[in-house]
Amino acid sequence: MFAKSTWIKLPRNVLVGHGVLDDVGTAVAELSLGGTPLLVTSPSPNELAGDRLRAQFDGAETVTVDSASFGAVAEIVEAAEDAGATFLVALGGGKPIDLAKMAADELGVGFVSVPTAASHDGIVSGRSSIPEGDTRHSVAADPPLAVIADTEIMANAPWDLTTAGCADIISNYTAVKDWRLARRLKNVEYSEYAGALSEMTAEMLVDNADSIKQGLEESSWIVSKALVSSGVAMSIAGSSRPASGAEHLFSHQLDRIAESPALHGHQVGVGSILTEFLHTGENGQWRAIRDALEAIGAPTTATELGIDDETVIEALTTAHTIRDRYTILGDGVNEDAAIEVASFTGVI
Ligand SMILES: NC(=O)C1=CN([C@@H]2O[C@H](COP(=O)(O)OP(=O)(O)OC[C@H]3O[C@@H](n4cnc5c(N)ncnc54)[C@H](OP(=O)(O)O)[C@@H]3O)[C@@H](O)[C@H]2O)C=CC1
Ligand SMILES: O=C(CO)COP(=O)(O)O
Ligand SMILES: [Zn+2]
Repeated sequence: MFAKSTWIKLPRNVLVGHGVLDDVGTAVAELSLGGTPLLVTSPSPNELAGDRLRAQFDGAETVTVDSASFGAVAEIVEAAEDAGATFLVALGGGKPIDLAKMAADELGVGFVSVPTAASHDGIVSGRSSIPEGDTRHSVAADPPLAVIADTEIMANAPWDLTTAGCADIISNYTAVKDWRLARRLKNVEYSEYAGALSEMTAEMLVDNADSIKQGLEESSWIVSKALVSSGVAMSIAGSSRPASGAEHLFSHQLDRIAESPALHGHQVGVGSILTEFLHTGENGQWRAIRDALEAIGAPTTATELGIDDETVIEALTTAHTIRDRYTILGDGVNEDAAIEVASFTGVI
């Protein structure tokens, strides 16, 4: 008997465009959530756009978070309970969005994502990533009920955040390769649809690389659409597999061991150069990945990440240990092999 079933949770309203920050109230009213939200933001986004958001939600209270931690999640949960909030609206980069996502999950209420930076696909996904001590918890939560991405605001965010978002999308190429490998070797469940959507998203971004330029609002439009599409691929898969493979393990490990980690997207981009080399060898596609990253101005070397060579090698040789996710790293890359791949690709 065929007894397979699947449950795909997706955002219901997605608005991307110039000035759509002023449409958050309308988009939320359309969801018939009722009651008043708690607004969750961080200092710069609050300064930039907090008042415009508050003007659309009479009587809504605001929590401003400084850093991502489980303590901050608890603070949001408490504030929402005290205020009797019926849903959360997160305004900002990945930090307030992830915290609100996790708090909404704990409260059993919905949340709305209003990203002010196109820094990674967590701004639209159903995954939350919270650092704790020297480790990082990547947990499943519901995706946002709505995503309202104002390209005017995003275009004025620090440019590095946009190139990081692009690199996070480019890394989908190697993530899907790892997923297929895990299907072949470990019989991991694989979705053709999610894999194809994830690859197509990366393809479209690379094809539009010429239009991704600082000061060009169209860049935020292209990147936001790609981030939404990548988030949808993860929702279809019911896991982050379509957008997170060995290059993400490498980045998560850098977050743990580097003195001063770089942006998530920048680290996974460099990780993708390395893991593409591991997948397809010296004449494989790693140059295409590197060139795509270079074209949008994302880092392609350890120096550009601001991380020393030894730390890159340590991250590459230990990344396989941090999560039960089979990838091209297998049971570990030894130090000589890691130095070879990182040197050949010019990462170190
Ligand atoms: N769920 C997932 O799949 C993933 C989640 N993450 C999580 O996301 C976070 C990192 O995301 P990121 O977006 O870089 O983090 P932040 O939200 O910290 O944003 C990065 C910086 O940009 C500032 N900022 C945001 N928007 C604007 C703007 N429009 N103009 C000026 N400054 C702005 C922030 O200000 P301020 O300092 O005032 O906040 C912050 O200093 C981490 O907490 C990480 O754990 C990372 C990857 C994947
Ligand atoms: O960053 C992500 C996808 O781009 C999420 O991946 P993780 O599940 O590895 O946190
Ligand atoms: Zn990512």
